[in-house]
Amino acid sequence: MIRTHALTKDFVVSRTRTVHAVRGISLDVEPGELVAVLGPNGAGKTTTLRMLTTLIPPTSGTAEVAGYDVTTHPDRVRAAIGYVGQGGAGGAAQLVRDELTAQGEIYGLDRRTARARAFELLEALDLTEQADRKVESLSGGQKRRLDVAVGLVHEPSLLFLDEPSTGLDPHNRANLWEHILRMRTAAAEPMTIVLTTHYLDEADTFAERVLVVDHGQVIADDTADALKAELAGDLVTLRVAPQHAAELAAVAERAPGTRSVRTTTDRTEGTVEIRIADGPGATPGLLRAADAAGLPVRRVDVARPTLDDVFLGLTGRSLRETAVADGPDSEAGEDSTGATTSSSDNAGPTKKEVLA
Ligand SMILES: Nc1ncnc2c1ncn2[C@@H]1O[C@H](COP(=O)(O)OP(=O)(O)OP(=O)(O)O)[C@@H](O)[C@H]1O
Repeated sequence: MIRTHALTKDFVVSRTRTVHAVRGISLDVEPGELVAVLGPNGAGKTTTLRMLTTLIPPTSGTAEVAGYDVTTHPDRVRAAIGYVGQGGAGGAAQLVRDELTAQGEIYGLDRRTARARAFELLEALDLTEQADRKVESLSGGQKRRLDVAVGLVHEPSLLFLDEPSTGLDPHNRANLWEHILRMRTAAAEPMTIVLTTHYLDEADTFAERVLVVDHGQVIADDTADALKAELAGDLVTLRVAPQHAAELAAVAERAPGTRSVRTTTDRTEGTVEIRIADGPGATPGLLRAADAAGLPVRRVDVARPTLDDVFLGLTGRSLRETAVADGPDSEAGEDSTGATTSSSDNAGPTKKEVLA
């Protein structure tokens, strides 16, 4: 469904500065897969999606989407895909049903078919009651569901969602996901979905495959469970008296399966954090070893890893803390502005771009 080879995007920001937003991504996505692209701000997620959806041309490399090359057959690609960008649908003063019908017509449906499809989607996405309201009057969650409806109006076999649930509260996020998953399986052939997200739990729960992107490159690609097992390991935290922490850390270093040990101490307590392959299985052995060394453990916690631990294991940075300041490399050093640029294709993605 998607095949890229060494896909690259450089933005020439000024005579002396080039932002290397995407640095040679090669990947294959099979039909029916649900893939989450995860990474810090500025990692190159949106730029990758914009190349795959034909909004911007690659600097080099190739990308085939739904069987067509994005550079030589952009129209064919556009007809086959749906794209829900970060900006959301336009037409704020339009009625919801008119907006959706118009989008269907833009995709070549005749008016009657477009209207029927619009009502079908409004029903499926729980927006029938809002059909006669103006788009601008919708709540955040309703607006985002309308965005998804717009992306699905021409029954694409491949849907791109750029941060679909950013800004929604947990209830609306769950609700949006319920709808997305229902729409996915309701299609004749299971829809392929590629989404970017900042929500680690969302990628963990819903995606069948997680691509971790950093500095314009894919640094990990597997199921969330496999990534966590291979790259993070469980976290066993042992608390002891402060004077015992260093010795306990040395004991933990020698335990079978230990990947790393971190120690912190304050006046009252020492904390030894042990990354280990099988936390629940390894804990009794750790406690026995501590006891044999005369180091009484006050408290034990065992935590399963998160995708943030995976990112931490891969990069030494936490995804939660890696903010805009950690932009991509550019020839003149770090650049995180992106917004003010002399590049010719610097406009943000909008629904209209896709449909034009
Ligand atoms: N048109 C542009 N001109 C110059 N730089 C750009 C342009 N578009 C994106 N960039 C830069 O390319 C890098 C990758 O941006 P991109 O939007 O792809 O990241 P992202 O992973 O989607 O980030 P976020 O999670 O914040 O949306 C960023 O440093 C951004 O500033």
